[in-house]
Amino acid sequence: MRAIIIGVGQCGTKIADLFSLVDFEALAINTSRGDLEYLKHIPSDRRILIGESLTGGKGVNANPVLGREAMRRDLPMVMRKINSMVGYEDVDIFFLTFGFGGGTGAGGTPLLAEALKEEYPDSLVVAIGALPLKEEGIRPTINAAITIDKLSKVADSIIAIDNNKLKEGDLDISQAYERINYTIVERIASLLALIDIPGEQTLDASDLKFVLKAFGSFATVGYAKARADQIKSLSKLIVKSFESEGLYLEANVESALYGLVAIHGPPEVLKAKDIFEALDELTDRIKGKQIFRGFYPDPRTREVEVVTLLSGIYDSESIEGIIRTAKEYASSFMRAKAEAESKKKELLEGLPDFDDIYPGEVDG
Ligand SMILES: Nc1nc2c(ncn2[C@@H]2O[C@H](COP(=O)(O)OP(=O)(O)OP(=O)(O)O)[C@@H](O)[C@H]2O)c(=O)[nH]1
Repeated sequence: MRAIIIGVGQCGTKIADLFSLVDFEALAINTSRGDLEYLKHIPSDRRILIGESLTGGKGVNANPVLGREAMRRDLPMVMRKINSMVGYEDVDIFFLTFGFGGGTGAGGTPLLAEALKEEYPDSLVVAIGALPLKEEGIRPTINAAITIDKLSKVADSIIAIDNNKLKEGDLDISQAYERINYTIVERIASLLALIDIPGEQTLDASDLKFVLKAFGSFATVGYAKARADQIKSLSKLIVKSFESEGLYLEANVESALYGLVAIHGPPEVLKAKDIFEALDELTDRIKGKQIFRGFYPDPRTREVEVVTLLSGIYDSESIEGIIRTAKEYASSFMRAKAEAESKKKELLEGLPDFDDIYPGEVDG
């Protein structure tokens, strides 16, 4: 199983940097030179500054039109770098990480996704994006809504992480982001680590690709972990991984088409009866009824870890809230703009030109 992580913009490159820390192949793309320099783990030859002729390396200040133009101008350079990373070995999935609410990630990611689909038709392109906090105001919400629309037409799945669900009471915003980023990487990395490795019932790259090839709909990754000696019911732990506190998106699990569940833990705890009970419950609950599963008994561990991937989701309160707000705002903004234009016209109509008031002041 080969995955390449490509971070776009500040949020995206910070997440890609953490993937690099845990040994994934990662690339960072940004319009801000400073933000690229700030990364710790991605080697410098895998950091690409785009749109320098447009912004002078200073970022695009949450303007996705500039973010898109920066990516458009430097797409040939970006694709050359990706080609050199890919080499002769196939890539199963390109994961694109970014923040939905900014300018570079929101504007540039859909263009990059399109270029990757064209160049690597057998690889999946999966977007992993952070949804803006409600407090951030209207611009990030609009950026997110439009980017969701664009990506839904080109990506295979969109794993949306709702920042609102992950804010922890007394953390400041940068600590909260750090925690969110860490959690995203922990979940995806745990899932990918269990693909193609030996186990009781294993998951391979084609299972994961099947689940994620879901016509640009939404996917979410649930997770639950506990010390083996503290588990009273394994099936409850499994179910918890796909309940609302286990998922990072306000989503209706029932609307999912596919599911994938990977369970890793000491052999004496992974009892078939408990596992099948939980998987039956999940199969009953999701619309598509297709669940892939992998069990990985491991005598070296004292912890049980469950990662759940649900895909083909269309019913999500987090996403609907963003789309609804963006649409309401767009229509009230268009109305206000038309009103301002007509008021301006009405106000200024009938004014003479200078020559009407000061005739003959300038000779012939
Ligand atoms: N989860 C998470 N979200 C983040 C992080 N940093 C920013 N965000 C969110 O992402 C959005 C901003 O995206 P950024 O990545 O900062 O912006 P950008 O794509 O670099 O674009 P510009 O800054 O406009 O050039 C906001 O909605 C933030 O809430 C982060 O480290 N983690």
